[in-house]
Amino acid sequence: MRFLQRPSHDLTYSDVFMVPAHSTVGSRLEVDLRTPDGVGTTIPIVVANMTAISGRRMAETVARRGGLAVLPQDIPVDVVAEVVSWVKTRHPVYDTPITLSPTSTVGEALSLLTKRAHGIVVVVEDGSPVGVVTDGQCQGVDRFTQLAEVMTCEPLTIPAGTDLTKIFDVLSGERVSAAPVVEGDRLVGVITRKGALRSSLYTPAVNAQGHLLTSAAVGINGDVAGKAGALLAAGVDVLVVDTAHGHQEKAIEALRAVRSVAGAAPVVAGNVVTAQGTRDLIEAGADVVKVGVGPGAMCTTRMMTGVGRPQFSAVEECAAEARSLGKHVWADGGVRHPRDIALALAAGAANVMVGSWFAGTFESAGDIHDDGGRLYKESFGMASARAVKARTATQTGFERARAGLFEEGISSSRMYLDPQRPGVEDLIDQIVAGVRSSCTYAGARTVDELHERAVLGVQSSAGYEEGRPLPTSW
Ligand SMILES: NC(=O)C1=CN([C@@H]2O[C@H](COP(=O)(O)OP(=O)(O)OC[C@H]3O[C@@H](n4cnc5c(N)ncnc54)[C@H](OP(=O)(O)O)[C@@H]3O)[C@@H](O)[C@H]2O)C=CC1
Ligand SMILES: Nc1nc2c(ncn2[C@@H]2O[C@H](COP(=O)(O)O)[C@@H](O)[C@H]2O)c(=O)[nH]1
Ligand SMILES: [K+]
Repeated sequence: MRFLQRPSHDLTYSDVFMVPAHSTVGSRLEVDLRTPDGVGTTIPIVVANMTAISGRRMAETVARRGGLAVLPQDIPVDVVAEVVSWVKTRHPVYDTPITLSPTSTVGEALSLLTKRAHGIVVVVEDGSPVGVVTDGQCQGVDRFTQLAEVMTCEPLTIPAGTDLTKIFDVLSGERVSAAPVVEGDRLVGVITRKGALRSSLYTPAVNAQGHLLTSAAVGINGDVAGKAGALLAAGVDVLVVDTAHGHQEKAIEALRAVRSVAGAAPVVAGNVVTAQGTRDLIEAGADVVKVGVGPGAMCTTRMMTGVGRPQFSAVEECAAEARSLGKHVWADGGVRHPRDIALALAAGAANVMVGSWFAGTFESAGDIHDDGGRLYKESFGMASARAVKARTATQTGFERARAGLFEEGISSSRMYLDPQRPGVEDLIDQIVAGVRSSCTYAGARTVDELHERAVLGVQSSAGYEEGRPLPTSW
């Protein structure tokens, strides 16, 4: 990566732009977004370990498209173990169906339909699909109506293993957006028209056993090695040592403890924003260093403390240091547009963490709310009083209240679902399309080549503004 003219001050993603360069990459489909960090992701997207965002549905859905979700440190180990074993039994191509029985009610169907983006409830009897219910069929009837009365009986089903193009054509021909997938007459999943397209574009992130990849975070307090060992025993593939100030002795000790039990599992640790912090974490055993202090959407650290660093420059400096030591960084926080991910990769990141942007999706962990027809989910920062209260649940009331005074995050925010892109896969499609395109503009076929070839400039706020689309005339 090089600058047209290197500036003397630190930069955010919005401060920079990429210049097109001569390219021999003839198609965006020639670009391979497999990440160079060795964790096994096939697209450079990691879901941040935030309680309101990263749970089982997020983990399943994102890994199926090649990314990774990190389960938060606040989730008890036995719950993480249950989630991980569940994710590992998910199908790498077909969605997990929402199932109810013919005597279940419309009210139950409506409460479950927004848990997934594919828009159908499969009505099953003895493991076989006997009907399909959509949101439309649940409207205008009493919420206690049984599904047998509203469902489409003998629905179209797709035999498992059917060619993706054929699935797309059959669903298009029948004018349905989703259908149950069966092995014999047994339900094994759901496929949508978009799902068939996506499975031809994405490669699932899987471990050596072919199971969807999982990750979980540990904090730096308590029996860190014990917790890390329990997570590995539960099948977690990637461990993340997570704390606000990663460049402190306590975090380094915790990282050493995790490294000592991690074996071949990749260990990610952070957060830092300097070359020295990166070096110290790598020397303590990190395979990947997480970079970012203060850019997060839920984060008040910079306003509270004045501490942090504009994220583009933080990533650039830390990535250069990590790469010089044969390791990598993840850019963590502050991503609001596909361009930010492309720029983080150009700066040298091997993977990019996204939190709040994914909060407003069907798959995030929170419950859905309706604000006069606009759907939203609640999100909160992991250093907010709300999160601190949950994390310190085993302490005395006095200790918990005192810890709550040290909040550095927002306790409640509304993340609206984009009606055009309500599912996390819709956002992934947008990101991957943008990043593949960035690569061809730079003449790059891989994530590493994007970093090598990118030429960047610094823009004024007017320059940034010029790049924004105009939804109405001026
Ligand atoms: N990337 C970012 O910019 C930030 C991310 N976060 C996220 O919030 C979550 C909670 O992290 P964290 O607050 O580290 O909590 P943790 O509970 O994981 O532990 C932090 C430990 O470090 C000590 N500590 C020392 N200095 C600091 C400091 N300046 N800020 C925070 N702790 C400090 C704390 O002691 P004591 O409490 O006694 O001081 C505590 O023992 C994590 O998920 C983290 O990633 C939080 C802030 C910034
Ligand atoms: N200072 C704080 N940082 C936080 C908090 N909760 C999460 N985070 C960090 O943000 C990123 C995600 O960034 P986003 O812009 O995509 O939302 C996450 O990975 C953490 O590093 C918090 O309460 N305070
Ligand atoms: K912020």
